[in-house]
Amino acid sequence: MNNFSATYTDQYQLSMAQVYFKKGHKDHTAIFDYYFRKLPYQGGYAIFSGLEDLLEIISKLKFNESDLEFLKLQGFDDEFLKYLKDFRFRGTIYSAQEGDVVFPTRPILQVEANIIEAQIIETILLNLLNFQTLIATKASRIRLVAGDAALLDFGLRRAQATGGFYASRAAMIGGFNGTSNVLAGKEFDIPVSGTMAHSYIQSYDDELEAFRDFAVGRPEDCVLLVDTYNTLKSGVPNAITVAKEMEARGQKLLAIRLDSGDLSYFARQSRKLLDEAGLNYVKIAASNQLDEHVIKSLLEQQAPIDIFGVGTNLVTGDPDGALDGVYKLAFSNGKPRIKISESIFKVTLPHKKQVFRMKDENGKCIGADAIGLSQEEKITEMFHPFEPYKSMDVSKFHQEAILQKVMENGEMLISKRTLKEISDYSLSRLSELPIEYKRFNNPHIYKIGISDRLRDEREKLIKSSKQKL
Ligand SMILES: Nc1ncnc2c1ncn2[C@@H]1O[C@H](COP(=O)(O)OP(=O)(O)OP(=O)(O)O)[C@@H](O)[C@H]1O
Ligand SMILES: O=P(O)(O)OC[C@H]1O[C@H](OP(=O)(O)OP(=O)(O)O)[C@H](O)[C@@H]1O
Ligand SMILES: O=C(O)c1cccnc1
Repeated sequence: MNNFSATYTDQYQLSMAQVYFKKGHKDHTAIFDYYFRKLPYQGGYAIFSGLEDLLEIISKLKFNESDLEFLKLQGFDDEFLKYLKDFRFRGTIYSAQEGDVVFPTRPILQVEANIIEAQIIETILLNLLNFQTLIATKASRIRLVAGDAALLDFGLRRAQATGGFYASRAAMIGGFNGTSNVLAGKEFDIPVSGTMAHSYIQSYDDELEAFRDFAVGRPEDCVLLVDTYNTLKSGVPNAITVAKEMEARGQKLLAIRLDSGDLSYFARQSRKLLDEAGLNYVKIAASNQLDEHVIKSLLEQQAPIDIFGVGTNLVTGDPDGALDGVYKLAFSNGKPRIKISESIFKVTLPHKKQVFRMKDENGKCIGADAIGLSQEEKITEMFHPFEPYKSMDVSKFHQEAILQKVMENGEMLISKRTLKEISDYSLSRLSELPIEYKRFNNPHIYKIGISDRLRDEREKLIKSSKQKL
């Protein structure tokens, strides 16, 4: 799945690249920053996801013959197409670790490459990182409220087309336990599981017979959907009959699934019936338009639900359609670069940079990241990026450098981690974050500051750009 064509880009990248090529700028080194401006879900943090896919994909990115023929039809000239024939990404990338908690307006990843290569990968980088970060953040919010319950991704059918593939991966990074998505399971080594559809039961004249045949077909992980006709009068009693028949064969029914109605009420009543039948090992799964708010509410109602299947609201990142991650030029051809904007909030930060996470003596994150120039080793005072009279003495904190080299000369430097490892890392980073940043209503705003040297460099560039006008 990781063999993408380099045409997975917006045409303007190639139009600009052709100009760079013709004007002899092709060997100019550029540095771009990836960051987002607004946290999704009005939350207090995001979970960075998609890095490994991105690195694998761009390390193999190229234009094949049919791509070049298509680009010729689009008006690109022969000399440039000859250059693209040998195109490979040979740049260097610095990045936060996949699974880390990240915050708005500070670089999460930095690309340093010749300007053509850096430009051509912009679109695929934004496409992969914005989507997976959005979904991993949603999954992490669901994991935060779900406690020890198992979380299954049921979203493929409702995903924005092939987005469902990467959504399943991002869900695992955010703390899900498995997926119904067979392809994602195979490609990303995710535990695959599933139950049965209403259509299966409807296709039989008799619900009990449908359950019996299924239990024979999948005795190891049999989950019976109990709400097709009447949950408490038919579905659960029939499931109990089949569970007893399975016991007689030395097997165990894994769970029943509720998919409609008041899930708390039905879970409680079903639990009672199962327990009275001596089936306290049979778990209860629930699905139906779940999200972090419904699951939180169900658990506050003490609904005895062991497994949540979450589809639509997970894989579409509902209610936020996209993460607004951007890719902005900070340096090129030996000079720092800036983008001026009417809104001070949108003025970019020039130069190659490093991001430092402030930690107390116990290694706990204090709720602040500072951005400095890459050559700064420690920041003594961090300034509010847009309100320079606000500052904070950070000299006493341990400062963790967040951006690490993950690719050099187009080759991945980091070793592949399993999704479980990335997810465990994510959970441990989340546990370092104070609770105020994790609540759903009015979470604390994580502080992002800049060093005095970076602030001065930005001021210098703003002044000189004003003088030119
Ligand atoms: N006890 C509960 N507390 C909070 N939310 C719940 C509870 N039970 C169910 N929900 C949620 O309420 C919504 C109910 O959806 P809806 O009105 O479509 O009901 P339904 O039972 O699915 O209806 P239908 O039978 O037409 O499918 C779902 O998002 C569901 O997850
Ligand atoms: O509600 P979501 O969070 O998106 O979870 C996925 C939903 O998809 C299935 O319903 P569907 O009606 O598509 O098929 P079914 O007939 O098998 O229930 C499943 O039963 C869930 O209700
Ligand atoms: O396995 C399931 O129960 C399942 C899979 C996809 C969507 N809804 C349910």
